Amino acid sequence: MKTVFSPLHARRTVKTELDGGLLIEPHEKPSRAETILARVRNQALGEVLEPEEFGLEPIKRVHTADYVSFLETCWDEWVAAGKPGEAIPAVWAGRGMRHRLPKDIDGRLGYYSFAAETSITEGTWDAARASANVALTAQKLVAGGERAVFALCRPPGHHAHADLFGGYCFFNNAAITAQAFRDQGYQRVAILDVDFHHGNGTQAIFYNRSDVLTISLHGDPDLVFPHFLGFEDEIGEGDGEGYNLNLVYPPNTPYSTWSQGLETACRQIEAFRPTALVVALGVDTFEEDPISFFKLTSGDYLTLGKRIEQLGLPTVFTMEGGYDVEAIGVNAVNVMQGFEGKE
Ligand SMILES: NCCCNCCCCCS
Ligand SMILES: [Mg+2]
Ligand SMILES: [Zn+2]
Repeated sequence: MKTVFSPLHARRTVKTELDGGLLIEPHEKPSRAETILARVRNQALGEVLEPEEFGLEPIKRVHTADYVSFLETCWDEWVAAGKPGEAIPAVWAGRGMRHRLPKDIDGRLGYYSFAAETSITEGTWDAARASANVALTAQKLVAGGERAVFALCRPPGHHAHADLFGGYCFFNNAAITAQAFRDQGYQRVAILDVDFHHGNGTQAIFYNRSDVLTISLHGDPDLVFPHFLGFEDEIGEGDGEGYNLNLVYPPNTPYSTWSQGLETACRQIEAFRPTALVVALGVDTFEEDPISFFKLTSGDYLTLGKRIEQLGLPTVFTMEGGYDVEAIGVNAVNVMQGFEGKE
């Protein structure tokens, strides 16, 4: 299987993540992508390609123009405002307040985000753009005939809404990939989000549409991020009613339970008769993940990959979460090797 990777991911090297009242070393760190790449090479998974440049148009098929412009300029605005640290949102429109765009950079950061753990610094823009190009290059290869391609994206994307960043995500790589398939005439596209966390951005982007089926298995939002979306009663609305599926699980869920949800998801995908599949691949479902609470083992990712292959669809995997850096390479590449038949 081919892998697409950009060294530009390393332009996103922030020093802070607001967590537990402290500014900690971010969980979403450069070594995540480097560890996965090393495993790809160690396992001779296949050719590793750098991305092509697709520009802003395919990104703007999913994200609003004003949000894209904000991401491009927000670091400069922050520096111009004389701020001493990294750009961190700290104020949002609470209940009864107005969702209007202020002029001040603190207000703009809050308007375009939904969470405070995702710091922005110089280079974040370049890394996010490269990550979208990685996904779009994988999509082009699959549209060109590859059965499946691994888009080794960093930063991740599944928490990003059309005009919101958060959860370490800026551009929704999986959504951008699905929209690219649609724009190239693929009638129906399914997105399967197996990351531990709800793919809130992906759900929101396609919530009113019946041409893209969005499914996510994840930890109970009553207990974990993103807290305010991802419940099982969210089934889509308007034309999209019935085209969103959330499967929610409690702490300590093992693969034997989680995989029952995977079967439900696969049945719905088969019923939808998609012509392409995007898998938002987070491996923070791993038993040792520092910020999650499922109990999947490394071997389970081989089984997961095999099950996904049985759907028989042209497939793009977009790398999402996974924060046990020691294990992330084995776990992510196990999915690809399982897809290719390794037991
Ligand atoms: N105490 C950890 C809080 C983490 N909040 C953001 C999680 C984003 C996961 C992206 S896959
Ligand atoms: Mg998920
Ligand atoms: Zn996650």
